[in-house]
Order: sequence, then C-alpha cells, then structure tokens
Amino acid sequence: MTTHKVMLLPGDGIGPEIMAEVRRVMGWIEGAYGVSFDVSEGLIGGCSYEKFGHPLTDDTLAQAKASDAIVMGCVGGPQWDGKTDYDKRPEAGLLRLRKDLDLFANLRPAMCFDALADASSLKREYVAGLDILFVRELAGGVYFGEPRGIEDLPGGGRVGINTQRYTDQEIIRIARVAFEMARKRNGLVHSAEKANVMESGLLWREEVTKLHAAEYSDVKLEHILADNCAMQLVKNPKQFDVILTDNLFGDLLSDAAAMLTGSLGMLPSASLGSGGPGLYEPVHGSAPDIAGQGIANPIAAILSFAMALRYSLDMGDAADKVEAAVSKALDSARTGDIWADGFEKVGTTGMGDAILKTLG
Ligand SMILES: NC(=O)C1=CN([C@@H]2O[C@H](COP(=O)(O)OP(=O)(O)OC[C@H]3O[C@@H](n4cnc5c(N)ncnc54)[C@H](O)[C@@H]3O)[C@@H](O)[C@H]2O)C=CC1
Ligand SMILES: CC(C)CC(=O)C(=O)O
Ligand SMILES: [Mg+2]
Repeated sequence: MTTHKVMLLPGDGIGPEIMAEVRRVMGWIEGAYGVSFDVSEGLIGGCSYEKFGHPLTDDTLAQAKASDAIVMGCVGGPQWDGKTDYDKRPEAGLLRLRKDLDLFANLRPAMCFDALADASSLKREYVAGLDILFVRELAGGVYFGEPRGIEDLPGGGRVGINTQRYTDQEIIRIARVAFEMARKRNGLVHSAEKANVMESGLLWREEVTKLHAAEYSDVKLEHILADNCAMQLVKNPKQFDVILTDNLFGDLLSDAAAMLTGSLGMLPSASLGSGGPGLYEPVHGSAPDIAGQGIANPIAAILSFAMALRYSLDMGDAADKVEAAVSKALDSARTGDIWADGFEKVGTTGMGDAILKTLG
C-alpha cells in the first residue's frame, strides 16, 4: 500500500476547526483509494509562540521538510497584534516556512462554482464560469526584502522601512510557472506590476517580456499595472486566465478575487518550490471574528488538500473527485458566508458532512 507522509499544521483561530474536516476527507480518501496517510501534526503561528516562544520551531520545520506534503490552516489573531517584534509574530512562522522550503510559486485558483454564481457581490453574468489562476511569487519581494524595521530619526520621529527587491532570476522562475500553467489552460498571461513607478516593476516587465519572446511566444502576454488589474477584476473578471504577479500584489489581488467566487472561505492555494514538499493552505486568515463558533467554511481548506493530492501526491483523480463533491454539496448545504434562501444553513462540521455524503 502506498503511504504518503502528510504534515498538518492547523494553526490559530478557525484553523483547527477547518482542519478537522480535512482530516475526515483524508480518511475517506484512504478507504476509497487504498492509500495510507502517515499524518503528523505540529504547531505554527500564535499557538507555537505560546508553547515554545517561537511561531515555528526548528523541529517542526524539519518535520515539515521530511514530509510529502504540508497542509496548513491559518495563523494569527488579535492577541498577538501588539507584537512589534516581527520575528515572533504568528505570521512570521508562515513566512519562515515558505522561505525555508523555497516555495516560490503560489498558485491561487479563483473559480466560481456554478452553485455560487449568485453568492458573489457581483452580478451572476460577471462571475458565472469564472476561472482565474493567480501565480504569485511567494519567496521574495517586500515581505522579505532588507533593510526592514522601524528606526528613530536623528531629528526626532520614526521611520518604518520595508524593501521591495526582486532579482532577474526570481522573476524568471515564477514567470516560467505562469507561462507553463497558461499553456495547459487558455493560453493567456496578464503580468501585473507597477513598472510606471517602481524599478522592481520595470525589471519584472523586462524579464517577463524577454522570457516570453525567447520561449513562450505561443502564449498571449499582456502587461497590466497592478492598480488597473484590481479595477479590471471587478469590472470584467472573465477577461483573465492566468495573472502573474509579485508577493504583495498577489496577496491583495487574490483576496479581492475571493469575493468573485462568493467568499474568502472558498479559495485554496498551493505553494510549490523546486522539488521538496508543497505547502497547501487556504487563502484566508484565522478569522478571529468567527473562531470557536463552529461556523467557518472548511471548503478552502478541503480544496487546498485536493491541490495537495494533485500536485504533491500524484492523486489527480482523487483531487477531481473531492472538487466535484464540493461542487455538488453546494447544491444543498451552505455555511453562513455563502448562505442564501432555499439552502440548508450548516456549520463547519455540517459542510464536511455534506461533502462526505456526496463522496459516498
Ligand atoms: N495565511 C494565513 O494564515 C493568513 C493569516 N492572516 C491573519 O489572520 C488574522 C485575521 O485577519 P483578517 O484580516 O481578519 O482576515 P481573515 O481572512 O482572517 O478574515 C477576513 C474575513 O473573512 C472571513 N472569513 C475568512 N475565512 C473564512 C472562512 N473559512 N469561513 C467564513 N468566513 C471566513 C472572516 O470571518 C472575516 O470576516 C490576522 O492575524 C492576519 O494576520 C491573514 C491572512 C492570511
Ligand atoms: C504571511 C501571510 C499572513 C500573508 C498573507 O496574507 C497571505 O499570504 O495570504
Ligand atoms: Mg493574504
């Protein structure tokens, strides 16, 4: 029997609630596909900080590296918001995990399930059939650039510093992922930056243009300024196929796209490097406003696990099956974030029940 080593990192807030549903889906896959998941569970984020004084310990990192796939919930919460030491904040645990594993390619599909075309804040005709793939650079840019910090100014007052920094090689490797993905989809890449005001954006545009001309001229490439991209996502989202962008803009644009699909609770992601385990996590955060109430939508987490099946565990059929089950379950059951008249309103476990029932 094939055994896959999977590390689960539920994290903070709604993390443990949604990951419990992922575990149930994993159990179903084991039974249906005759595989075994060798599961280890670790701490990341605020819960790790409380226990070990650090949001990601060396030990947990080593275990994560030794697994075939890592499935994470989410980190953070208001109890740690006052922390000015950024190395100790919950989010730093996640950034360390991404950086240490060199997970530079963050795939964030924003798809509107048919059943949810009326759950978006945009009218049905703008979102029905929507299928965008964000390819976000994840291991560089302003979240990691040096220098950074808050410093006193000589004449009084303070300055906050973060640095946007991209090398040509960092740009080329993520652009390659976007072009390869577009080849398997509808052959169109929008590359979003701010070449009009940032040198890093200009280098981004030049390198993407060169790579396109040299190796991917069969793919259609459009350059778009990131602020216009935000506007176009709301104006006419179906014009997009693949959106290639940096760490910061990708973070913002994919959250905005979440509402096109009905809820932030719907968006999964895969973070891939060059060879090691992938990291699979929902796009959303720890949702402190609803944590502990059993009402969070577990679908983003379950779809993230489906991406793990597809990209790390060589189980594409099982991934298709889980995605189809989610789509069908939405015909009857809905968590509060996507609920509408005529549907049964369920909590986190109820949504898991509906998906498992559909899986059979
Ligand atoms: N990858 C991660 O772990 C991320 C962590 N965060 C952290 O999460 C904390 C909260 O950040 P927020 O800005 O509030 O963003 P958030 O994504 O946690 O929540 C934004 C809104 O979406 C709702 N929401 C999110 N996920 C949901 C789900 N599965 N089901 C139903 N509703 C859902 C929340 O209730 C809230 O109203 C912060 O500490 C932040 O740093 C934020 C984004 C990503
Ligand atoms: C480190 C994360 C909290 C940043 C984020 O919001 C994300 O990657 O989606
Ligand atoms: Mg984000």
